[in-house]
Amino acid sequence: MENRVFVITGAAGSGKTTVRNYLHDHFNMTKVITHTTRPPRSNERNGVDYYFETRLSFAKNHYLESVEYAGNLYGSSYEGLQNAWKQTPFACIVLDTAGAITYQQKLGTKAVIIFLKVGDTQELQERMMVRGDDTAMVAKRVKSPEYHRDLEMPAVLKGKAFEIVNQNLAATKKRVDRIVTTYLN
Ligand SMILES: Nc1ncnc2c1ncn2[C@@H]1O[C@H](COP(=O)(O)OP(=O)(O)OP(=O)(O)O)[C@@H](O)[C@H]1O
Ligand SMILES: Nc1nc2c(ncn2[C@@H]2O[C@H](COP(=O)(O)O)[C@@H](O)[C@H]2O)c(=O)[nH]1
Repeated sequence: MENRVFVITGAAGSGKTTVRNYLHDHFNMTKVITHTTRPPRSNERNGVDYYFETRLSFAKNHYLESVEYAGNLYGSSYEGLQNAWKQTPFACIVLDTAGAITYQQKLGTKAVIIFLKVGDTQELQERMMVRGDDTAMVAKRVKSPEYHRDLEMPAVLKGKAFEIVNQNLAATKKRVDRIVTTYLN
């Protein structure tokens, strides 16, 4: 089976991590853990959800791509992807849309991009609050240009990425199943 990385992208709170975890649990895909200078949320653990970095330690890694999102740095390393592919031919990663574009441009058909859309921005904010995010962090995030940019699929990904409206999670999982199945064998 050819190596692929399933890139889950979309707005904050759209369900990217939920779908990434489904890919891991249901299709045994290895998760590529990325690096960030954002402080951990109460339920997040270093090395499991992210590698949590200082600005100084962040700068020491070699990135396939890195971005600034709502005031924090995020980056995914070549080593992380190569190590994931050593474990399983299919890997999965959560990226903002800028990162998804870079993966598409650098990896071509090895990157399978899935853009998650939630039309109702009020619902996105409610999902972040239900998840237990800090109110001030949510307010800062929804004011950021990155949050607004990621509400719609970027023009350069149109025709190259799958779009799923993640309203009903069961329906989303069925769409994901159909997409992944086309890459088996
Ligand atoms: N279809 C859905 N319907 C209702 N709630 C959902 C749905 N999908 C995910 N959620 C919930 O919404 C919250 C946000 O989901 P998740 O953390 O996966 O989003 P995300 O896109 O990874 O967010 P971020 O980019 O901010 O980390 C979680 O509490 C998750 O359980
Ligand atoms: N381009 C990249 N985007 C990344 C990376 N790791 C995470 N992300 C995306 O950043 C935002 C914010 O994440 P959050 O966990 O603070 O909510 C979100 O869109 C993530 O998908 C990365 O290495 N590169």
